[in-house]
Amino acid sequence: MATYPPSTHCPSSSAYSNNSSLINGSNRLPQRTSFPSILRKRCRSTKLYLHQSSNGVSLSKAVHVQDGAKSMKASPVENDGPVKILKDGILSVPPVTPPEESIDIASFDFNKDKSTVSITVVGASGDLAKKKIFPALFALYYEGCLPEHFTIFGYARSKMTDAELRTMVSKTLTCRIDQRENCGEKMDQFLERCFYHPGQYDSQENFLELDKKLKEHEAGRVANRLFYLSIPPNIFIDAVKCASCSASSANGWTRVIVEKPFGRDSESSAALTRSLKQYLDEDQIFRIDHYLGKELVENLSVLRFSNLIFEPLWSRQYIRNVQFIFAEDFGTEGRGGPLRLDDVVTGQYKSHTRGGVKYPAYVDDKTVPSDSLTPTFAAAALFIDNARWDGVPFLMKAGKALHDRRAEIRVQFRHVPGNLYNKNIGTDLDLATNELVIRVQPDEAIYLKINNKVPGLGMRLDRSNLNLLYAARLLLDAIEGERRLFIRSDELDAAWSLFTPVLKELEDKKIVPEYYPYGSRGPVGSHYLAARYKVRWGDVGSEQ
Ligand SMILES: NC(=O)C1=CN([C@@H]2O[C@H](COP(=O)(O)OP(=O)(O)OC[C@H]3O[C@@H](n4cnc5c(N)ncnc54)[C@H](OP(=O)(O)O)[C@@H]3O)[C@@H](O)[C@H]2O)C=CC1
Ligand SMILES: O=C1O[C@H](COP(=O)(O)O)[C@@H](O)[C@H](O)[C@H]1O
Repeated sequence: MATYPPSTHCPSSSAYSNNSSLINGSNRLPQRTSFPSILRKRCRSTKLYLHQSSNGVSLSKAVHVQDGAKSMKASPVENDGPVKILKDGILSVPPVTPPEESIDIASFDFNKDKSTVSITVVGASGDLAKKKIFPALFALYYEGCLPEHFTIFGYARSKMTDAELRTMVSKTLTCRIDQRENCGEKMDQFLERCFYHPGQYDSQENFLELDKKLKEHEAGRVANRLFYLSIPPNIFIDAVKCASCSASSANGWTRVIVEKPFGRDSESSAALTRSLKQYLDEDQIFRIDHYLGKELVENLSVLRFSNLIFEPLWSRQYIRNVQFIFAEDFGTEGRGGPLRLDDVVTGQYKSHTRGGVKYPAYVDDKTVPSDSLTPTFAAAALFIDNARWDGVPFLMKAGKALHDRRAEIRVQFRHVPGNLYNKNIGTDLDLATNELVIRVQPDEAIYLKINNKVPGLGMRLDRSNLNLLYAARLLLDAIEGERRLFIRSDELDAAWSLFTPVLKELEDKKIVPEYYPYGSRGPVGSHYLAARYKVRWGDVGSEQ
C-alpha cells in the first residue's frame, strides 16, 4: 500500500503520531468506494448477493451486513420483497435491479467482512447526541444497515464510564418505527457496542488514547472511521485537528460529519472551511443539515422531475410565487440572510401571557445576553434572475416561538383569467388560487389545492414510516460515502454570499428586530413584506 507524507499541519512530535505515521496523509488516502448501488440495500437483510458479472464470471458472493441479524432465506436482490429500502418513500418507484453490466466490480470491496467502521460521537454528552445521533445509530443497527463489525465511541470532557454512557443512551432509544420484534434484545446488543472515552477536544494525547482503544476494537481489520462533531462550532477545528492527527484511520477512510452552523457570514464560513481543509480533504467533510435528510425534501426533485403534469406549469407563466415556511412553536430553550435590506424583516420574540401561563422572551433565556438584538424570526423575498423565474417572488420565513410548528413549501399559481366563478369568490382572487403544498412536517403531505365544488380536495400520500430515519439516513450516507444530501463548500459559499451583505448591514446599523409575542404569527412586518409583492402567506388563512 502506498504511504503518504504526514501533514505539515499536525504536530511533528512522535508522541502525537499514531502508529501508522500516515496521520493526515491517511485522510488523503483514496476513498474506498462503498457498495456498488446494486448492493446498497437499505437494509434489514442478512445477505446480499452479487450474481453474474458482465464478463460471465460468477460473483455469487454473499456479503454479511450485520452480526446477529436473524437469518433469512437468501434471495436475489430484485426479489427481496420484505426488505425496506429506506430511501424508497412516497412518490418513488419500486427498486429496480440495475442491469448486471452496471455492477462496478472494481469498486466492490471484497474485504468487506474484514473491515470495520468505528463511529466516534464527539460531544456525546450533549443534547444533539442524545436526541438524534444515538437514536439514529440504533435505528441503523436495528435495520441491519451497519456493517457486521462496528464500534461506537462517545467522546466528551464529562467523566463517564462505558456503563454510564450506555445508561444515558438507553434512555433515548425507542423502537420508533412501529412495534418491532426483539427490540429490547436489539437495544442490548447495540449498547454492548457502545463505549466511552473522556477527553478534551484539543488534546492530542486524549485522541491518541482514543485511537488506541479504537484499534483494540478494530482488531487488525481495515478500519474506517467516522467522527461526528456534535459540539459547539468554536471547538470544531481543535477537535478536527486532534482527530485527524492522532486518531485517523491508518488503512481505511476517515470522515468527519460537521453540524451546522457553518460560520455566521461568508468570511467566517470560508475561514472555517480553510481550517477544516488543513486537516481534511473536501471529500472527507460531510456538512450536515438534518433537514436535507427528511423524506419529503428528498422527494422534491422526484416530484418536480417525475410528474409530467408539473412540467408545463413550472415557470413564471403559471407560478405566481413560491413560499418557504419554517415555523417552530418553541423558543431557544437554552440553545443560546445579494439581498436588499428592504426585502428582509427580522423579529425577536418577547414574553407573553396566555391562559395564565407566562411565556418567556428570547432575552429571558439564561444563555442569551439581556440586550441581544439577535433575530429569532426572519422573512425575506428573493428573486431568481433568469428567464424562467423572472419577477416571481420566492418568499421565505423562519422563526421560533410562533403559533405553530410547520415546515412547508407552497407554490402558488396565478389566478385563472376571466374566472367564470368570480361571483362565488368575490374580489378575493387569492381564495381561488391553486396551490401546491409540500409539507415537510409535522404531517408529511403533498397536496394540491384545486377549485372544486367541494374545496380542499387533496392528494395525501402514504405517510407510514417516513418520519423516523432522516438522521439515520444521513449517517448511513456518510458511512457509504454518499454525498448528495450533504452541503459542499461551494454550495455553502453561494448560500452565504446571498445573505452576508444584508446580515452585515443589519449588524452595522444595529437594526432592532421587530418584537412579536411568544406564540404569535410573527412580526407584522412580514405581512407587509409579502403584501409588497402582492402575496399572502399561505399559512395564515383559515383553510390551509
Ligand atoms: N441540539 C440540536 O437540536 C441541534 C444542534 N446543532 C448543532 O450541533 C452541535 C451540538 O449541539 P448540542 O448537542 O445541542 O450542543 P451542546 O451545547 O449540548 O454541546 C455538546 C457537548 O459539547 C460540550 N461543550 C459544550 N459547550 C462547550 C464549550 N464551550 N467548550 C467545550 N465543550 C463544550 C459539552 O460536552 P462536555 O462538557 O462533556 O465536553 C456538551 O455536552 C452544535 O454545533 C449545534 O449548533 C445543529 C442542529 C440542531
Ligand atoms: O436545524 C435545526 O433544527 C431544529 C429543529 O429540528 P426538527 O427536526 O426537530 O424540526 C431547530 O430547533 C434548530 O434551531 C435548528 O438549528
